[in-house]
Amino acid sequence: MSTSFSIPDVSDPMSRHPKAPAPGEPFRLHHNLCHGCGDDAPGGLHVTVYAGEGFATTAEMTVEKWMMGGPGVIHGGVLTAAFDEVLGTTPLIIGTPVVTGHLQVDFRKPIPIGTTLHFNAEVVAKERRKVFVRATAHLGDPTEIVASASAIFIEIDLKEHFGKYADSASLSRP
Ligand SMILES: CCCCCCCCCCCC(=O)SCCNC(=O)CCNC(=O)[C@H](O)C(C)(C)COP(=O)(O)OP(=O)(O)OC[C@H]1O[C@@H](n2cnc3c(N)ncnc32)[C@H](O)[C@@H]1OP(=O)(O)O
Repeated sequence: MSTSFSIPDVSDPMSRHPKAPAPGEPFRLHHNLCHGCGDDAPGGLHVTVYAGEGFATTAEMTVEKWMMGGPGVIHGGVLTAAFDEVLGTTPLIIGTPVVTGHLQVDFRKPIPIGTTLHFNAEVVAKERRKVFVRATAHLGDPTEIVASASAIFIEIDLKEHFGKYADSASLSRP
């Protein structure tokens, strides 16, 4: 399948989930070994995503030395994984668990090791099971965007989708 990020003209109705964290509060970890947010993930990104107003979220990630690609700057794949985590958590604000279908990233400026990346994300539309999410990243000045991303996530039934993979052994500490 070949896909592009094309927002539908008319979105299905969306509302903030009553159990979504209040603005400024963090989302719970997906699970302890999640590469994006898990506390026990070996080489994990340790991204924390916070609920914002409406359908928006914010997030932060420290750009550590092991994330290096080009000398002194973040690897593009690491940045893409961070966007995947931020964008993929954001639909929980409307109570929709998802997996990534399509993700595109624009790398606008080098991102130095040792900085803190700040993300702003938002669910922009929903069409049946497809959730359209956009995000930008900056280094402290929101007017200086260093990267941006757009993604189509697909709503899933968590048990049905992960049931055959996630046993207690796969989620125990390595
Ligand atoms: C403990 C808490 C854990 C919570 C876990 C949450 C973690 C979030 C953060 C990390 C996110 C990830 O990395 S997730 C990992 C990376 N992603 C994956 O592994 C997904 C692998 N792909 C799949 O499993 C499958 O292809 C699915 C589930 C995405 C879709 O399969 P399906 O369920 O059979 O659905 P299907 O009928 O094909 O499609 C439904 C609708 O979606 C559209 N669609 C399907 N695939 C795509 C696609 N790639 N790009 C665009 N659109 C697509 C179809 O056109 C259709 O639209 P229409 O006909 O209605 O118009």
